[in-house]
Amino acid sequence: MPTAAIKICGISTPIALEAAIRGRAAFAGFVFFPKSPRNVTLAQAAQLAEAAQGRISRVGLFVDADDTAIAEAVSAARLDVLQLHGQETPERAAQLRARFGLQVWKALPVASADDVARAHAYAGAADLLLFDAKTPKGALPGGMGLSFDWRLVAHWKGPLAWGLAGGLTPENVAEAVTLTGAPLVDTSSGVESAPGVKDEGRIAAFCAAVHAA
Ligand SMILES: O=C(O)c1ccccc1NCC(=O)[C@H](O)[C@H](O)COP(=O)(O)O
Repeated sequence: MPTAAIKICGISTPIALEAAIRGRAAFAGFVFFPKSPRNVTLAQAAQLAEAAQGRISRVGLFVDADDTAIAEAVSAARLDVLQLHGQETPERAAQLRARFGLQVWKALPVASADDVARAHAYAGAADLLLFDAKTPKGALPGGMGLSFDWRLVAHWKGPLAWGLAGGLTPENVAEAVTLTGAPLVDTSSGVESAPGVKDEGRIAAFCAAVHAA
């Protein structure tokens, strides 16, 4: 089985970015959502994008954002991928893909098999589905360190590419990859020492665990 690609989400400092690159992560996620403890300003994103250039792909994370906000982030952070983490419909995903000419990833909150079945609606509209844990009402829609029953997506064979997120840590990611065969794994709070504070050592340990799985 090929090694899963790694995305480290919620990067907001050059130190965390360098740790992700050293760990051979393929994707650095920048959160553009003011309610998140990982939110980056356009100026911060521009600085990180400059440092990342040619070394790691940049994913911008949005929650029901409007086109103007997305356009500003695309330009500041030279984004490669738009990750939609709100209530975006397949039509909205397709619209953004056409407008910006970038890959679009849709996060899908999962708590049951019915949630996984919703993935099919995004065929032809998004490029990748990120199965993530459903979070409680009123909480942030991601980055909460919650996981779901991985058996629901084990060896998922669907009409588009997919990745696994939600509560992944250096301690459990090898088991998650082995059980699900996920082609991509995404972590945020699992590699932090406090909400929004990335830990270099935990980023290194997470990446090493994925490469060894
Ligand atoms: O990270 C956030 O603060 C965030 C806020 C709002 C929507 C999504 C958010 N993060 C999404 C991610 O890509 C996370 O990597 C994913 O939900 C997994 O998070 P975690 O369980 O903390 O690893």
